[in-house]
Amino acid sequence: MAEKQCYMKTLHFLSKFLLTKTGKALYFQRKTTSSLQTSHKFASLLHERESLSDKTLVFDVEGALLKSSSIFPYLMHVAFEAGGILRALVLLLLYPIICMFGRDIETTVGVFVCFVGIKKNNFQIERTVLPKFFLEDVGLEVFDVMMRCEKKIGVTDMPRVMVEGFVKDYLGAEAVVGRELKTLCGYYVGLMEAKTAENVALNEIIKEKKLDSQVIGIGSSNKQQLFSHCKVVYFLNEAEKSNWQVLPRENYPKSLIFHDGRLAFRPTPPATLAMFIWIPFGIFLCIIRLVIVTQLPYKFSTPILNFLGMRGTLTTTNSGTIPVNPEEKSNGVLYVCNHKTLLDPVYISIALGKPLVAFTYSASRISELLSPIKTIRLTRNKEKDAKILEKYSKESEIVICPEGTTCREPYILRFSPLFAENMNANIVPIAIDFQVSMFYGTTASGFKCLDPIFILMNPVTNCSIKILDRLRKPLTNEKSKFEVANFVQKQIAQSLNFQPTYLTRKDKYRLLAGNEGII
Ligand SMILES: O=P(O)(O)OC[C@H](O)CO
Repeated sequence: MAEKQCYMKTLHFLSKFLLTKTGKALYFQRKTTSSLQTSHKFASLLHERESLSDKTLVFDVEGALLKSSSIFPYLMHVAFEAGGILRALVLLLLYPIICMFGRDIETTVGVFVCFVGIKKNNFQIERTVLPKFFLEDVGLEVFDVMMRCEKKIGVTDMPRVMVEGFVKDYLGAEAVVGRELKTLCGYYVGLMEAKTAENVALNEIIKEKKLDSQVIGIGSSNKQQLFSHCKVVYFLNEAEKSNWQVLPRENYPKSLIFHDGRLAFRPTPPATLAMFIWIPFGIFLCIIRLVIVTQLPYKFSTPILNFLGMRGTLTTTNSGTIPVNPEEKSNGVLYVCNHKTLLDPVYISIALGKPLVAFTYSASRISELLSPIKTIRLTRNKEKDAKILEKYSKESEIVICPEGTTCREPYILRFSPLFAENMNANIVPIAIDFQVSMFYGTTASGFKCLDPIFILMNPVTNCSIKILDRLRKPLTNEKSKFEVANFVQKQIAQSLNFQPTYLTRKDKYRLLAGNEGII
């Protein structure tokens, strides 16, 4: 026993010596309050084939899981999306000053600026905006190790509410330990509970879930106190993380289909500064583009818009798509496309070089007003909509987006079979993809009237249109309208390499806005 104590003392002395001399906490053994804990380099875990399937992993979210340890981009999303543009500007201006005082002050002041005065019940962006940006920053190497463990608990310097949605929903973790935010009358006051509360919370989770026998940790050395329950801790540093690969989309444990928010880029400090510098030019460009698209004939507007950054490509299939003989033409032409932004019908109209009539479900009055082509509102009442469609299909060529809502990611929502009601019509599927460079021009929970403005404020947009083969008449005659709808959805998905889904507008709005999407 005495021998063991002497050994432990020597070990403790040696560990302190190594820590002081090298400034590194990577290769030492230290005594914790309860047991011996061994510490290793994370790299050693990559080559170890030991089974982790019975282990509980405590992982440091920004210190280990994410490639970048900077929490600024996530704070900026909160400031911009939940607080507005002025709050985002305040955060950006304060950032260089608060950074000089170290990580604790950066977090405390940053969190205060982002959260003060935000209504607790309205705070949804941890589910609707942040998961996309967290996922795009996950390191593949640490993710693979994480997935080998049975249970996972995330620890973070950020407020728990910012990280919980991502870590629990997308990574399947049991819990997240982070700073709690104080509230008053249902509003965040911008202050966080003391850091010691995190350790207590972690203790409770481990006890409650009876995880204490096989706990290992992965993290950075600045969260050592949170790893005191771990038998083994694997430490890593920024240099190691910078060499990691980013988790590819196909490895996401849960598909990222829907997300909301206006910022389409990772708002690092330089990127956010660039955005604020761009905004006045963006507003000017938006007005110019709007005037051009609404006032000039397509043959003049198309090259000018292209020059002004609104780029587009058009592909048509070889066999020809558009009905040519008068008898076919009299049955009407329905262009059926997937939905990326509210500009889809406009782009299709420009690509085909003729004015189409666009059927819309929920475009705002402003969007309708600014539209260079005629728009007709659908009512979401099957009988009424079928009549409207029949009436207009006799008079003009129509473009319709049967998803009824936009989807930003490479997925296609279920197609409403409304367009297939009129089996005589000539149905031409169109596959469309649209990339923005700075702002998303769609929203589920924000102001829809700003959609056209945000799209047109982008420095560059890219639209690719593929006109696919017109549906053969026997096909539309033999199949039910549901089968035709599914067939067209799959055909479009295939040509874009997107994934068709059975998800609907309701699913999207329930997730992103907490309503059924009836607006
Ligand atoms: O993405 P949403 O739900 O705003 O739909 C916009 C469309 O233009 C509706 O037709």
